[in-house]
Amino acid sequence: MNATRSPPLLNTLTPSRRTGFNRAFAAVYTCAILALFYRHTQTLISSKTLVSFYVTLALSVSDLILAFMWANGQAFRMRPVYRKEFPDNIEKVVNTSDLPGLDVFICTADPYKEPPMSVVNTALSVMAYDYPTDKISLYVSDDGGSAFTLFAFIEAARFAAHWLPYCRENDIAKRSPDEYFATNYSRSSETEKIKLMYESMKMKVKHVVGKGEVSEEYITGDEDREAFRKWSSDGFSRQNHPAVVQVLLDKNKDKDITGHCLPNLVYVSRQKSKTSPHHFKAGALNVLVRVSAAMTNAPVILTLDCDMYSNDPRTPLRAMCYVLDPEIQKNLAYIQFPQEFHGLNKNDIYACENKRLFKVHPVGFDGLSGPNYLGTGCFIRRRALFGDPSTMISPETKDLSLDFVVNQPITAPSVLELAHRVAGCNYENRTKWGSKIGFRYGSLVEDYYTGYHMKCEGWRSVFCYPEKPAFLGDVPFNLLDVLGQNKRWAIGLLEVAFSRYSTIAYGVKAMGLLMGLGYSYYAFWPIYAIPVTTYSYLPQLALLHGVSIFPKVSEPWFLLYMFLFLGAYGQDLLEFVIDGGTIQRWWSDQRMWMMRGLSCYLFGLTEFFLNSIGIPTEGFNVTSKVTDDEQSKRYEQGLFEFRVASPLFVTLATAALINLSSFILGIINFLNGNNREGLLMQLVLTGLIVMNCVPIYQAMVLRSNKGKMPIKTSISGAILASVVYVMASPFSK
Ligand SMILES: O=c1ccn([C@@H]2O[C@H](COP(=O)(O)OP(=O)(O)O[C@H]3O[C@H](CO)[C@@H](O)[C@H](O)[C@H]3O)[C@@H](O)[C@H]2O)c(=O)[nH]1
Ligand SMILES: [Mn+2]
Repeated sequence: MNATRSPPLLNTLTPSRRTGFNRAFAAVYTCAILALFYRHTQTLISSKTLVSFYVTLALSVSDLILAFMWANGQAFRMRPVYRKEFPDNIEKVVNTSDLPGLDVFICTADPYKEPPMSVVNTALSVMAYDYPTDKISLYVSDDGGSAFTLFAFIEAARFAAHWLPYCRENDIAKRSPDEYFATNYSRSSETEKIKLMYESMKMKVKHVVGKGEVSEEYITGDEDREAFRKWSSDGFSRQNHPAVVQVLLDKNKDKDITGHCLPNLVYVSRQKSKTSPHHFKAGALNVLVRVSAAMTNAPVILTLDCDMYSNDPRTPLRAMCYVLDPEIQKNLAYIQFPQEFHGLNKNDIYACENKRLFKVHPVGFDGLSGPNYLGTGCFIRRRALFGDPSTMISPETKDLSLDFVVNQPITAPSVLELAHRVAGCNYENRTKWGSKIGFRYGSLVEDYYTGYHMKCEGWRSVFCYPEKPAFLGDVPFNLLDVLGQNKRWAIGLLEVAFSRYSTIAYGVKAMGLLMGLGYSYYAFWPIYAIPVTTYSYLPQLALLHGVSIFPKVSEPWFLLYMFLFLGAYGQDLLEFVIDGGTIQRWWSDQRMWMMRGLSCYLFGLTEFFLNSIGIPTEGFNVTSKVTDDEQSKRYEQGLFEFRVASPLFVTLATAALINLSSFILGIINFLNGNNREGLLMQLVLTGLIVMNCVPIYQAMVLRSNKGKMPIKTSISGAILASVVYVMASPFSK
């Protein structure tokens, strides 16, 4: 008998059962697309009037874009895979003391949009990981340069001495205090005590933020006083201040109340000056890469946004199931967890779950060379930040290099001196940071861009999608924030699409066809604006004038259109539901796709082109994580929030009005029996868009609460709609 013992299993990989169907369907659908273009060409050649020529041309361009995006999207369908990991087996593979060190990076950028207490909650949830405490170091990057955030963390460091042993001893599942105290926790005198402690810390922080300064009475030690003195120096502002690196917990010195060690906790606010570029989050992360190299230099880094707390204390062990797997290890750059969210309303009206982006597509990518980097919830091997798998690029100084062993305490003067130096705003001048090493500069979606470069260098990644969410994050709670966030993404993605590293040329060459297509799907995402806008105006304007632009119901081409339409939407719905989505949420998702196409993608495209001819635009606009009670109530009720007068809403109002008038007139004509067969498809399409626009009509006229659309916006929308109508007058000829 063959008696070789197989090593304990750390992870498995199973191809999805949908693969065969996906491939067959793609083949059929391709034929249908070809047939469509055959028809377009024919119509174009035989068009008798200028109007019909332009209409066909516009439809052809739109369909070409849709077909291009469809082809890109097939990359995710060719080889989806599901992984499973077995964290219980980790102990059989390594001794706990041999587990790799973990440096956790948490980014925050604005104490008003990202309240310090919620950043603290994220930090505490990670500090309490079920992972050897002496292996965890937390680095908090504060781009807001805020004394409040530092103050909150000084308090949190104290609270951690109680919270960590409490979680350990009671085996608490939710280790973010806010989340824990919001559940039905078991009440005991110990719990009440710790809750009181937590509440009093919260009050203190609230007080300080409310007062607008950290006053003397709140400062306890000389060390803290020294730190806060920096803020009172001349000209200290968010955009202009020296580097602040403050060690709040040192694992070699600080103990919790049971005498167990505490993880390192370091507050970092990099130097800022108005004259040097700071590269937003990527710049902040690179500072943390260097500061942590100087202090602990752990081989594995976890990047987290301040709005994503840990929901499962065993997450690092899961990640280690891949880090420690000799089969995968060599080319493995990172292990990405999905972005999942708490507090979504029932139907997720703003489609913030982004199911495709954060779950379905990474599963698809994983069967190729791995998911994209999603910016948060990602365990990155430090090595992957320094050149491709075979040639390591060393940083400019030896004491930041990968093999540098830090043998001094993190509070040693020389270590602190180095940490301050590498957090300086001119440190990166004439170095490879941001271009060849670290997180990459040049795109507002630094996560996408960095992951993309790693893939081009030959690294691979793994998607870890456990049943219980590993991290839970905040979503924007109002439409303007959602559209603003998507506009930032749109601009960032276009920056990649039209750079010399374009996914479609450079990417395909470096990563192979399917990976290149998958990345192109995102790089070119915002151009969905063109077909969405065309299909939301053209058929409707034609319908208003009684002009038919789609095949008649009795023509065979009608069936082709039906197949293309129902096939695409049907497959999309199927994937959404298989991943656990509801039909209502899918409906919201397609509606938001349309709304984004009509507003933020369009604006993103415009801003990007303005930008590229030298007209500056706004940069990284941090999404607000705060909401008032009234607004949350409306969100809970599933009401769209329009409230502010924004140009992003004007285009939505315009499209909504055009569709409504076209639909009403279309119905009247239909009932009168005018050209029923020829106009039916236009009528149905318009009807569907009108259904999607119901929240807009409600916000314009039916609602009385604060979330309704400002009169100014509605009127602008109406004026624009009239202009569009007049421009479409050639249809009547
Ligand atoms: O100059 C900046 C700007 C932002 N951030 C941080 O970046 C994170 C993400 O910002 P957020 O406003 O929450 O943006 P989202 O759109 O929610 O973030 C998504 O998109 C970003 C890229 O646009 C990625 O960086 C994120 O990981 C990804 O979750 C937050 O922790 C911020 O504090 C900084 O540290 N410095
Ligand atoms: Mn966020």
